Amino acid sequence: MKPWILGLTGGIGSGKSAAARHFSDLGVYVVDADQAARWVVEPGRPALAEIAGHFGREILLADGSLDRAALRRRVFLSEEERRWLERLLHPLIRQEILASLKQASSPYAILESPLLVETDQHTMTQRILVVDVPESLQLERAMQRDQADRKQVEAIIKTQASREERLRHADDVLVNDRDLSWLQAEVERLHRFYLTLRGGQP
Ligand SMILES: CC(C)(COP(=O)(O)OP(=O)(O)OC[C@H]1O[C@@H](n2cnc3c(N)ncnc32)[C@H](O)[C@@H]1O)[C@@H](O)C(=O)NCCC(=O)NCCS
Ligand SMILES: Nc1ncnc2c1ncn2[C@@H]1O[C@H](COP(=O)(O)OP(=O)(O)OP(=O)(O)O)[C@@H](O)[C@H]1O
Repeated sequence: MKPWILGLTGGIGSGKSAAARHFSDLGVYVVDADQAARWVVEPGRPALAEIAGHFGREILLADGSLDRAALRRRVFLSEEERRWLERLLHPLIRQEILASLKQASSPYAILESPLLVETDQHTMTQRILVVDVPESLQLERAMQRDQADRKQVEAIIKTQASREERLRHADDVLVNDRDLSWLQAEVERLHRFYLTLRGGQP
């Protein structure tokens, strides 16, 4: 039987990847939208040439690959540039996700994405799990993980759906304001529940 798709979302630094890793350890097939966003700009892919044409060759590293930190600075400073990049990449990311989800053979599969409710990606899913944390923890964890400054993480949070908006789309919520062993226990609880579902419904 074709697996049903669980959308796993949350803001930057909420703990999506940590949760997804544990679902994956339990045997669930996971497609990561951030990873798909990397594939579509690999050297040789047409999108990379378009990005270099638009932002100039200084957006590439010496080996010809994308300078992600430089592009990150550019697009989170300018809404216009971010919209340009999203118009180019989101349709390509969607294609990568669809192709990758076709490989899934676990009882259900996961689409992990920071922009599930902000884009049409949620239409590829049957159920949505939101990883929810207060903004202060999001900031703290993202700054520590990326060695990024507060201003940049705040700018990224502003471009994403608000906590309330995301929660409005949630079928299930994982509150990730405790330690990693709590997160794992919650993932295991949800996994047991998800295995009882057919097509994402009880
Ligand atoms: C700007 C880029 C090059 C920065 O790369 P970098 O390696 O530093 O970050 P990475 O891709 O791992 O993203 C880290 C986090 O930033 C946030 N983020 C990324 N893109 C966006 C966006 N367009 N809008 C809001 N938040 C975003 C997400 O929370 C994401 O998990 C990259 O994020 C990118 O290409 N973004 C556009 C494509 C996109 O929208 N990706 C999101 C998944 S669909
Ligand atoms: N419960 C927790 N306790 C302590 N640290 C945590 C917890 N959950 C996640 N973290 C840490 O917080 C950081 C952010 O988590 P993670 O990378 O999973 O977030 P994310 O939602 O995938 O973010 P992004 O949207 O940027 O990809 C990581 O360094 C992770 O190890």
